Amino acid sequence: MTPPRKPNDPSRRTGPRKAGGAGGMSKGKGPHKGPNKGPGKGTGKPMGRRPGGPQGKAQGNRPQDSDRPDRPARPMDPRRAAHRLVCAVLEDQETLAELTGRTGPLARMEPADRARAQRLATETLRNLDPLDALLAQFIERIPAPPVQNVLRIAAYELATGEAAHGVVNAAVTQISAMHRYKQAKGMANAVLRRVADVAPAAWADRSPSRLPEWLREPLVMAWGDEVITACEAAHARGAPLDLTLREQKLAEPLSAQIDAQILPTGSLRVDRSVQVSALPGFDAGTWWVQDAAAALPARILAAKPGEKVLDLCAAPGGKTMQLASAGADVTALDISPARSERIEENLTRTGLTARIVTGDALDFAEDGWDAILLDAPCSATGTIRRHPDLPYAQDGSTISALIDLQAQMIDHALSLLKPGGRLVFCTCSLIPDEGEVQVDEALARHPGLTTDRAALDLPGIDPAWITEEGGLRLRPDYWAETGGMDGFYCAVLHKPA
Ligand SMILES: C[S@@+](CC[C@H](N)C(=O)[O-])C[C@H]1O[C@@H](n2cnc3c(N)ncnc32)[C@H](O)[C@@H]1O
Repeated sequence: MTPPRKPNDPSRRTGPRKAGGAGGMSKGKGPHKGPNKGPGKGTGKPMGRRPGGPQGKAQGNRPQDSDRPDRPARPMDPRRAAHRLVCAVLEDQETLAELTGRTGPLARMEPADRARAQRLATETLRNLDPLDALLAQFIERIPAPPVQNVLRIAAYELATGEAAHGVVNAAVTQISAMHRYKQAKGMANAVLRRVADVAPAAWADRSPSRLPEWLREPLVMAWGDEVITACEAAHARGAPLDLTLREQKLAEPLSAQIDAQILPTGSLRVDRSVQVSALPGFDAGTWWVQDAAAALPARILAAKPGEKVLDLCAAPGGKTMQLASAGADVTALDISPARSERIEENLTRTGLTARIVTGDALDFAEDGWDAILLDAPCSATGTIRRHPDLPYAQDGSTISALIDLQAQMIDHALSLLKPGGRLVFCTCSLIPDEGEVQVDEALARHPGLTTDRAALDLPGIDPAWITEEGGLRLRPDYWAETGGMDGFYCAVLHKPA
């Protein structure tokens, strides 16, 4: 194994990609060719927070415990819990996934309360800009972050039709209980009453939130302002529920049973709010939740019955289950013991089989695989529709190291493949450095390695999504009329025989 390279290693190619070329690129849909290799890479710029947006980590801005009166020791009411979540994302750069996990601060809440808190926090973060714009009409001076976040959550509730008296009273009570900020309760009362007068009518005309500059700037450089504006609109719309079936032949009957749409690529889409575990087929393990874009890497790998397939970075096992349901002899590896348990649970529910290995992909030494699926750790910037907290919980500072890790993982995976084997590399990222550029660079590093364009010729895959180097670029603004898709990149790489 080669030693890890430092971020910004000069041995990495940094020149702009060729203009024009195959597929979508020639139509100007591909990455705009700029010198910037992505956030944190070669730009020499610090990854700052957006001006006027979420606040930095300065201690002075942080709410004290008494300003977050809801310590985990006692169950929280949903509004207070939502406030705790929003503060933790914006002030401490924690993710909602971490905060709402099985051991997080919401663990002791009743499921319905927890779900409400999570929804309030998620939608407040999704709509931060329009909420701030709504509040700005009535606020003279932006208050301290803990107070501002109470106002944002309350404004979201008012904008979406909650009864004004309950929302305003709860917000004022919450601020009164904040030792350092209780004097702001009069202002909050006045502001929220005025918001209640104009919302939800004003809400209908809102503009989507803009991505913070640390992410927007490199994405605009890669894809252009129009595309990123369309992605922001997709992020604002959120994501429907997509299901992958254990047996594709069940698509017709199941879609009728659960009132779902069959998408061109074979996933089912449920475009209404549902309790997932109550849908027909959940207990029987007939399907699992997986975004339609996330289902494509395993589809293009096209595992055959009996093939020896390694799923690297496998948890919680969405792609493992696809590979196993194709009849492959699957080994699923993940570094996280807790997340590996999720693979086990998912396999048990769906009645599918795979060997599970917990460990670092870079230390795994078994070779001779017919095919490997590498769903490498990445910025996850393709999943902002589902995780609107992500742009605020990150600042781009880890992306450079992730890019280097992905390259190491590609090289290691290629070394484990048998001659003539195939590697599917994928990331749920919108950043070309974590997709197109990785494959470009892998092709340059490994003489004889090729991308397999024919593997992309599958039902529902638009040829315009195929990239210059022979991968597949999926974006949140695609399928806008049917509910969008996550941002993803995937490519099939063939090792020479
Ligand atoms: C994008 S998620 C994988 C999603 C999964 N493939 C699926 O379809 O359900 C990335 C995973 O990589 C794992 N991971 C991160 N670094 C790793 C490493 N060095 N070796 C193995 N797994 C790693 C994480 O624990 C995480 O579960």
